[in-house]
Amino acid sequence: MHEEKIRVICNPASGGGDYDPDELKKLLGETEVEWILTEDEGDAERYAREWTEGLLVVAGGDGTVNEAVNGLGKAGFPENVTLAILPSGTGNDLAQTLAIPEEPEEAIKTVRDGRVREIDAARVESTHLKERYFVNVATGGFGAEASSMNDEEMKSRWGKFSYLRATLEVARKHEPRDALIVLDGEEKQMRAANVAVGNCRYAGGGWLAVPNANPEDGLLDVVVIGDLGLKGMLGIAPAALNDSFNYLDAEGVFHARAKEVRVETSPEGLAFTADGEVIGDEPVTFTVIPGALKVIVGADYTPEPDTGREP
Ligand SMILES: Nc1ncnc2c1ncn2[C@@H]1O[C@H](COP(=O)(O)OP(=O)(O)OP(=O)(O)O)[C@@H](O)[C@H]1O
Repeated sequence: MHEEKIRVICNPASGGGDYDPDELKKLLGETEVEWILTEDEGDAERYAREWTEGLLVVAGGDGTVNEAVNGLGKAGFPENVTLAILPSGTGNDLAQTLAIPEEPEEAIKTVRDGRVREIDAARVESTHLKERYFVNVATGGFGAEASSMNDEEMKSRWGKFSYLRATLEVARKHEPRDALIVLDGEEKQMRAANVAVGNCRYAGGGWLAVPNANPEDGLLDVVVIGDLGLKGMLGIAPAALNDSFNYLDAEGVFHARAKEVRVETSPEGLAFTADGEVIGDEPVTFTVIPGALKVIVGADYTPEPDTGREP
């Protein structure tokens, strides 16, 4: 078992409150577990940033995990820190790629088993954002608008289906943009209804947005959904609910990999979110940081996607 210090950051608002501190301490078999409950936005980032050594367990949803990743990123991703996730949000998209079960006892077991991998992280930069990180997926376009629209009230009323509902609602009215996508310096001009930049594979509450992403390959995967129209959109819609439906080969869908991805759109910017959190609609650059984050993964984790399609 772990012989290191453990800090648990728990967001009671995202469901982390279901974890009983005493029970968790017992299950982790530790005498020294520091237990912190977040009270507001920014707490998880602050408590992660000051943690320079040992296991950092985050009990929360993707928003809380993203805050913790930003805290670690701003501290330079300390090499003696390992992140563990107890998924207790609505979407838990990152946990899905990392194969961490949602069931609390199973999730705690993965922490106890301690399979550590080094995954890539990504840095986001725009005129207003100087230092921002994500490890899962950034989306711009209808995916991001759907995430922003899907507020806490909708999440509590509709659960996981709130994401699908919001996506269909937004996709109906969304106007594609002219996009300049720059992949390691190479410019591509295209129409874009949605741009996903992924280190991991799931976004928007279980949608396989970036089917072929590999968190350990030192690259970001870019998937652009073009101006498909309603018929084209309906053609790729099964991907929202069915993991084995890989839509990268569909007409009007562009896929590439790069270390650095810049996105500029006109006449208006695409509103982007990273790990579900709003980052704005300015021209934006995403840069991979290979192997930056030590993270505990589940028993079924494989870095390569299993989608029945050649990478
Ligand atoms: N004690 C608290 N009470 C209310 N809100 C909090 C508290 N602590 C943190 N928060 C805020 O809760 C928000 C939601 O957290 P999180 O994203 O983890 O859960 P979720 O939205 O249910 O899950 P997901 O992002 O996976 O759908 C975060 O934006 C965070 O700032």
